[in-house]
Amino acid sequence: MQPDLLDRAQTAHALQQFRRRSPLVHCMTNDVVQTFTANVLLALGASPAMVIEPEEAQQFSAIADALLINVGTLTRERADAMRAAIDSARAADTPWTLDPVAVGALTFRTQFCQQLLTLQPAAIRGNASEILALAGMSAGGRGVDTTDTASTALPAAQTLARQTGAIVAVTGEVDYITDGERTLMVTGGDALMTRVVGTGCALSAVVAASCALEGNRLVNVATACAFMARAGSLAVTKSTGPGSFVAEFLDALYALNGEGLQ
Ligand SMILES: Nc1ncnc2c1ncn2[C@@H]1O[C@H](COP(=O)(O)OP(=O)(O)O)[C@@H](O)[C@H]1O
Ligand SMILES: Cc1ncsc1CCOP(=O)(O)O
Ligand SMILES: [Mg+2]
Repeated sequence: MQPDLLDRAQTAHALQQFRRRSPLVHCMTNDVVQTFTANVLLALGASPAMVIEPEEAQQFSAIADALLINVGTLTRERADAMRAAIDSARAADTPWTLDPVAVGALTFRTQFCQQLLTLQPAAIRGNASEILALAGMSAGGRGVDTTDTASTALPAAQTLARQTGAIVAVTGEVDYITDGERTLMVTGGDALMTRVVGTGCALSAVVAASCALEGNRLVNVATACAFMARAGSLAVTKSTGPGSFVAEFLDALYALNGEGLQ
């Protein structure tokens, strides 16, 4: 079935809700993208907090509105803290989101993410190679980068969504967001987004935040993708390379209105 585009009224409503609700997002993410992730959430009006000590992580995930688990720089100790945070989030009915960074070639993180799939993630967001690998359909990409296109990974995303009950977002030149039955498509963004570290990881944090909103989760996750794509499209027209892109991108997120969020 052909993917649908997002409805303009729904995305405008989700943006409004995002700012009004200002989700408190517990980010357990990698060492590379901490500040960028926090800045992206803040620019959109959400409230990030990076809590990683095992005991505190367990405590905080029950207080936060949403939890992000990103395995980009996973260690054994972090894996234990992440499991504790997920258990506590689930007990508190807090939605949690998985970013399976570089899953496939690396055994420890691949096994860890496979185990997490049984713990009812609300959403999973990855690039094409990560989603293919997580679904057991390929051996992963090139480190943290994809070697596949998002459209190639769409069947894997749909299978994963049906198996886990999560909304799965597979991103790239076009983003596809699926619950296994219905699929939404988000266009826009720019290839320059792959020349700046952390756009995918930060998007996963925004996806996590969107899971705390009321309404249809498939639409809310797709709207999160649309925020990033739209800001990317706007920022690239004002920037001359990766450095100025980052500043323009944060400004564009901050100034987003309902326009162009498809
Ligand atoms: N070629 C591209 N054209 C437009 N947008 C892109 C392109 N590649 C990635 N993006 C955007 O960059 C963001 C990060 O996605 P992606 O690169 O797939 O994740 P990751 O950084 O985890 O590999 C998403 O908003 C996605 O839509
Ligand atoms: C470079 C790198 N290495 C481990 S995690 C990470 C960041 C990946 O960020 P993104 O998935 O958003 O490109
Ligand atoms: Mg990534």
